Amino acid sequence: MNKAIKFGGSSVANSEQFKKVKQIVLADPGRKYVVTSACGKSGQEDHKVTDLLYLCAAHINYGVSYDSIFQTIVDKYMEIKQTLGLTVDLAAEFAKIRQNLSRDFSLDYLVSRGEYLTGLCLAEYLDADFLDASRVIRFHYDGTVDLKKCQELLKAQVDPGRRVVIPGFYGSLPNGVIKVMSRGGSDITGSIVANAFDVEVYENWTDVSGFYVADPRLIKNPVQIPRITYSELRQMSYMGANVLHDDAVFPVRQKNIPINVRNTNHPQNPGTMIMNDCRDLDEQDPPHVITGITGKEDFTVITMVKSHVSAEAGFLRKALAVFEKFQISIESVPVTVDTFSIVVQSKKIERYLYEIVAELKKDLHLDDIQVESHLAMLAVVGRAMKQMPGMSGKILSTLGDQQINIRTINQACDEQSIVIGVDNRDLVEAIKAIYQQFISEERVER
Ligand SMILES: Nc1ncnc2c1ncn2[C@@H]1O[C@H](COP(=O)(O)OP(=O)(O)O)[C@@H](O)[C@H]1O
Ligand SMILES: N[C@@H](CC(=O)OP(=O)(O)O)C(=O)O
Repeated sequence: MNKAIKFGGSSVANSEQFKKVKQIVLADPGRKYVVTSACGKSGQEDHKVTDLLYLCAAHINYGVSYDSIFQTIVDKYMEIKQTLGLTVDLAAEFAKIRQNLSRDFSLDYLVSRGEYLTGLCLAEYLDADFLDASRVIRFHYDGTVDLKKCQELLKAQVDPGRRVVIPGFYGSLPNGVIKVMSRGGSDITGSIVANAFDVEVYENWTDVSGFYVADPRLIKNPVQIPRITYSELRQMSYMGANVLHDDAVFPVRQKNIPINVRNTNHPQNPGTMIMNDCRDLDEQDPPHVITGITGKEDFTVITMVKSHVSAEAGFLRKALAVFEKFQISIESVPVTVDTFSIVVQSKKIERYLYEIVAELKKDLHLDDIQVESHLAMLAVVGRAMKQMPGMSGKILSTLGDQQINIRTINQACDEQSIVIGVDNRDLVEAIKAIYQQFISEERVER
């Protein structure tokens, strides 16, 4: 059975990583549809090619020379070409990029070149066909993926008898203009390719052995999660577990294709399986009550105070209309009898905050309005939590024991996640406290 297989930037950071990729790909003839990110960081001091390309763009915009940054990128690819003995004409490719930039500068074109160049090198190294993503990954003009068109183009342009390498992260608009996805978007490209070819599994290779209960940069040697549902994954990725882009779920979910997150540096580790329904496997091997603990900083809460607000029909609609007018999406809406809060990402609201507060005051005849910034949202996710009465109480008292002030609480009716607002400065301590209480101690007891 065939597989779609995506390598993240960490997996193609240099020639040594390319060698590991080749071993992985050749170990299984089913690994036919290969998607690659741009070269990532080789070490702490190194930089991702995509970051360097964005930096070049900033220099161009300010009219400052970008030569030295561009040269760093050239050197990275030349190291790969020379060490692996490739013949791809990179000098010509770099000359073309420079020429295009001098004629008509397009940010999306420039930052997509990392994936394009990595794809060219990897295709030659794997003796595979190279298929430029601009020919097969199609967006609507509103920026959303045109999945039907991608299926059609991919099926028409991939030779079924050959292995193919497709660069991730970018595609094109109907008029052919290159467009990139949001950061981390190669995961979405891999998922689109998996969907188009109805593969058995979508393997996503990175530098960790799957999803861990918490970010390994915060918790030393966190427990690895053997399996997780699509919906848990969405919540964890959206709330900061950036192993996989949160939108990568949709194309594979449509065809019920599992995602297997694997470690390029430890290919023998089975990684994490992400699937629609884990119930059968959970019966044989019950999961931890908590699947994952994650969090994101920099939210703003706007709290509107008005007596009997919860009894006033239409209040919510009027408040939300103000946010809609400014095109601000909302994260959550905690309500009490006399207050009503709206949580949004600070970066989305900062430009319009004063206008929004003024309009809310005017339209809703409030008793008071309070704005709190610098809030972090901590998400505790777990499909097994609903079988555990009192979980939210235990989580809150764990935070209380650590003197962590709780600013908002939100629990969806499916009881799969509890989202708690804390001060930005308390986020890491909060994650550590919950991990210690529910994972480290549970592990000792098991
Ligand atoms: N819960 C988590 N489990 C595993 N990794 C996590 C988690 N939260 C954050 N990460 C981070 O995600 C990183 C992998 O994603 P990313 O840097 O995008 O890799 P790639 O370049 O391979 O696409 C890991 O190195 C890790 O630091
Ligand atoms: N290179 C792009 C797209 C991507 O998906 O990268 P990675 O797989 O390394 O997260 C970025 O840095 O955003």
